[in-house]
Amino acid sequence: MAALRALEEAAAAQWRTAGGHALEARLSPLADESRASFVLLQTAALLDARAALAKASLQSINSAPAPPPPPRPRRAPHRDDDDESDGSALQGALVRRNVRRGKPELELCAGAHAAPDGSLRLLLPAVMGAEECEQLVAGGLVAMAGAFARCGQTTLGLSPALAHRMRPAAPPPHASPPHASPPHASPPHASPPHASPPHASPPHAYPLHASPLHASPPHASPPAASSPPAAAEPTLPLLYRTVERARRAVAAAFGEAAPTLRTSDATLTRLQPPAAAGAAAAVLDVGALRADRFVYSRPHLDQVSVAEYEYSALLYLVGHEGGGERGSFGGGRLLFHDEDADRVVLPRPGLLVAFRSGAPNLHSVEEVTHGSRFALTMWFTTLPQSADEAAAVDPVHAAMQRWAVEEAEALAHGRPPPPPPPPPPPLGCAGALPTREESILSAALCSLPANDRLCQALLRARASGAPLCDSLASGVGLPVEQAHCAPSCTDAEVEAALDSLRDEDFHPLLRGRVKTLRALTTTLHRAIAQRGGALDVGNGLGSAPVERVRGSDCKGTSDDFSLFDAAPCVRNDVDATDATRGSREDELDVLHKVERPTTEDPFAVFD
Ligand SMILES: O=C(O)CCC(=O)C(=O)O
Ligand SMILES: [Fe+2]
Repeated sequence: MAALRALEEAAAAQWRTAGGHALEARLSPLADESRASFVLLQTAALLDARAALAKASLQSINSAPAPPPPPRPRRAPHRDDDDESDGSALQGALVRRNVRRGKPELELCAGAHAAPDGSLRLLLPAVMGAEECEQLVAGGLVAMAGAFARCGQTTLGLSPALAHRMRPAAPPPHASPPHASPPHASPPHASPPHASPPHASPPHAYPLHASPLHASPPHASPPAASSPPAAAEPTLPLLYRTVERARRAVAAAFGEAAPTLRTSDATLTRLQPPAAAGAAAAVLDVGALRADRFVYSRPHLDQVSVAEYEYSALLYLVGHEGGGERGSFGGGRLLFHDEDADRVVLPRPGLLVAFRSGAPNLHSVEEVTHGSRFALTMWFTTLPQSADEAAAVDPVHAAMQRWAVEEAEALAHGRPPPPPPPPPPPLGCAGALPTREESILSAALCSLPANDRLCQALLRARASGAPLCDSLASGVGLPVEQAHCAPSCTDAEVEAALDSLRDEDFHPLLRGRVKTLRALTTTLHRAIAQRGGALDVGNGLGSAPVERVRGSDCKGTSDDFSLFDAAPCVRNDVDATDATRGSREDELDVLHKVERPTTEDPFAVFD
């Protein structure tokens, strides 16, 4: 199993950079679960990336010159995809008047404060307990595996697509089912009306999986059996419960009737130093790749972006380093840019900040200098939903929201709370880790705004049946084999794992991919050997070495077969029929585009 350790470590390093360090530093038991799920997903992404590279290499052997890499996208237009606010005269005037260097800074403490127009700015601590915040971070990290970032910001909208990302896979065969009645995940100090109810959750609903990468863990007892009870608490219902808790708190504080205050939008957001986004952070930063001008640190009014927003609320899940907590982040303070001073909020886990979304509250988030800042960002409105909007709400999302309201009502009236709704149907193949295509689609749906041009291009590709990986690659200006964020393992590490282990040694959910990759690699080696042989004859090089396939370093290679390019074109048709055995058809459709040989036996040419 030592050969798997390098793969595991590469993915675990991504998890740490993606924010896992905050959990590790607190020695949270959820860390193990979150890391294991993330590692499993990212290892699948690594195998997918290697397979994509092998396919590309096979294609380049079969069809002479490779297509030129897509042109880099043009610089983003002045008005960015997800930000209408630059056009606002009101916001512009406030920025000119209030955003300047050298202003005094006043730190806001917990409690009620007045905005310049007299409206409330609320800082309500301990709305969520520390363990609840940790669980949202642990689950968020898994949900963000393979999601897109934009200039250091990864945003997952509370949506069915997010629901799918919170249940990435079926549990491995050796894992124990979650406890039928999970004990409270809430800490004892959480205020009683907010405590998690002792409901029975359906087995395996929205799990974070305690899934090691390898099939037979070296330890005697399966990890799930020794996992602490908090790990069994499903994360998605907790997310909806948190939004509902915030909604009720905002309604109460601002004097709105709870039933008429509607959640307009809610997102789980991670902010990182812009430079951290990239392979190391397990994030494909489409904003950085497209040179978007939009950055999270710009001063803005929320209501300018979306007119129906009336109340903005932030619920912080990780603390600022000023709070002295381990695993905290630097920078990332919330600033209210008032005319006389900047009023500063230091995020703390469980702290709810709420304010009116309109004119007096020009605000920004400082750039995060280190670590990862996780928060729930919510906007509420009293404006009724239009009939069209109501009809378009996804039933999974609607059921979750209804359940969260019912649960809060039941707890408020001392009634037994209802169990959460069943998990949503799987996006792709039930029980499997998502394919690369599925992963791209769900990332588009939950981590990009609907008006983002990449999101629209991906949805168009899906509608027309075109490969999403091609659209993604051209959208961010990368060759297709580089448009991913799989862990960066060396060739030697991946080859060592493939060479020294049997399929059965891998986690059951990875075996199909391992088989595919082995078959592709074998086919590729044969093709290269064959091409090398032809060269020997064709160009008189005699013992010209046959270059071993470099495989992927996941950063892409210029051309694995450049050795052969100068040779007279001796065409060796290669099929990869081997590669299709034991794997899913849809993962391999690219192979069918490789020209097939005329002989019955695709490998006869090599024998
Ligand atoms: O995370 C924060 O503190 C503020 C975020 C924000 O201003 C926004 O998303 O509109
Ligand atoms: Fe904002």
